[in-house]
Amino acid sequence: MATRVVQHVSEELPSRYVLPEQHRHGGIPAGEAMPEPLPVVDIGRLPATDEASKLRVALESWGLFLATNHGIEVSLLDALMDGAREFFHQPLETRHKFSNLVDGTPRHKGYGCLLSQDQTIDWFDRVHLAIHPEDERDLSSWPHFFRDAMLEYAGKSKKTRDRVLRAMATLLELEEDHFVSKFTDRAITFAAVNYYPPCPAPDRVFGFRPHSDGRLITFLLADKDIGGLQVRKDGRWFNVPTIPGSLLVFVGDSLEIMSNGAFKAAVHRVVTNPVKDRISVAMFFGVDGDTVLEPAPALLDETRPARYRKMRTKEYIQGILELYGRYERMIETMKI
Ligand SMILES: O=C(O)CCC(=O)C(=O)O
Ligand SMILES: [Fe+2]
Repeated sequence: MATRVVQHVSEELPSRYVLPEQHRHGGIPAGEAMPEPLPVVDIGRLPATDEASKLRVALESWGLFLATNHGIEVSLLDALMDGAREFFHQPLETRHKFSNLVDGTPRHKGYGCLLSQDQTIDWFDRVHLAIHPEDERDLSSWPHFFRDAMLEYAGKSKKTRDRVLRAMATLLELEEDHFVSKFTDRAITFAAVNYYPPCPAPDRVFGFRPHSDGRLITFLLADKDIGGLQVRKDGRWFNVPTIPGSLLVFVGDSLEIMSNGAFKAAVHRVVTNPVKDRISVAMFFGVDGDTVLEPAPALLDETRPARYRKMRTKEYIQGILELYGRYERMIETMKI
């Protein structure tokens, strides 16, 4: 296990990145244009009914929407992306000062990858940061290139998260605070700053292999200059658009389970390109590791049985990490 060196552009593709045949994307990484526009939700207008109905469509179909008027200044989002880019453009020696390796063993926090040497790895680098609980934050180890912007963004994005989750609970006719009340002082939020260097063979690697995020919801700030993010629907891959200054909001597995399948976790992937690097910043909002993931009891009765079994969050997340290396999804093992 090691932190990767990603400057391979003019080199032969290292074998660690080459996908086994059965996992390749058919040699055509280009996705299709969406058959209908991705829903754009004006967060400031929630819970107005017409805005909430756009949200419902998004959650039931794509598991994904674009959030505008989210209350976070665009200048802050730009500063975060600029700082992230600056970090990844540093020489390897500088980046390694923030490595996730401690005495050769990778931790869940820092710069590097999480898969072991014997697994194929995806064509991206990331810095993983614990945002919450606060006593796990370890600010001194965050790259200073984006530390202040990330901290400010983490604080402001919580308000947006709560607004969105209240509207989601209302759509399910649950108590407005049903989801928000699960964010205890031990709830887990991670951020990932992702970097995809240009790749010499985009048809033989994934930037990020197909997956759904494990926690409740993810906010993603995607590079406004370069695409590559795709979402799956009915077995087809569609290119995800961006709107400068907006956030992409993904339903994660935990929310799919808690909503008893009413909301669908978005299966997504990133494909690379040979010309330009790409940056994204993801914020994963989850519950405490000891919280049991299960469909909200108020959603169940004789005619609406539970469609997922129960599991503690920490075991669920561990399961995701194990299956990820085999290109499988943990949520499939939860379905009844
Ligand atoms: O880079 C992207 O657009 C997506 C990243 C992603 O899916 C993740 O960090 O979970
Ligand atoms: Fe993701």
